[in-house]
Amino acid sequence: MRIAIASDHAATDLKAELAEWLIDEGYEVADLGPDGGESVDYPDYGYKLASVVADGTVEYGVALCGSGIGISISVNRHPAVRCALVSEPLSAALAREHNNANCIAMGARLIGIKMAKSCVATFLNTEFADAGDPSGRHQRRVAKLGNPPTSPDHIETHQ
Ligand SMILES: O=C(CO)[C@H](O)[C@H](O)[C@H](O)COP(=O)(O)O
Repeated sequence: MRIAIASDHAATDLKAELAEWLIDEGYEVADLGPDGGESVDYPDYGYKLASVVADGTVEYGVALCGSGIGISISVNRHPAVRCALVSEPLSAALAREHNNANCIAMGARLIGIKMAKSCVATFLNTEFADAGDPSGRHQRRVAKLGNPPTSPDHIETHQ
């Protein structure tokens, strides 16, 4: 499975550790940078990551910055990418099960390598729950994420 990983300057060490670990785990990893420790802007790397997830070059993306907030916001600007900012494994699992997230974001200044690995491993090993969901509710909601309404008054209810 192909994974892309990107960060800003605040998360280059975590990025390097996660990339090395993912390769050891058998994944094909594209490290989109940055390589050095100079200050960069998270949207540049977030947009780069979103584009390779959206065009299918990789199956999943890992996005890192100091808090995970800035890069997750930028990745989520792409309508085909669903990036979940997480700090523990249950959220990582739910991001796949309910949201079919194709990108995970974490904050290098907030969590350590052990927790980051646990979140990524859980994320990569959890399936979207659509097949086991006869109501189709998860698929319906995920489809709406890629197709925002033109009117904010469009509200549906379901039994
Ligand atoms: O987006 C963020 C905050 O919401 C990230 O934590 C960034 O990595 C952070 O803003 C970078 O801050 P710095 O002072 O430029 O290192």
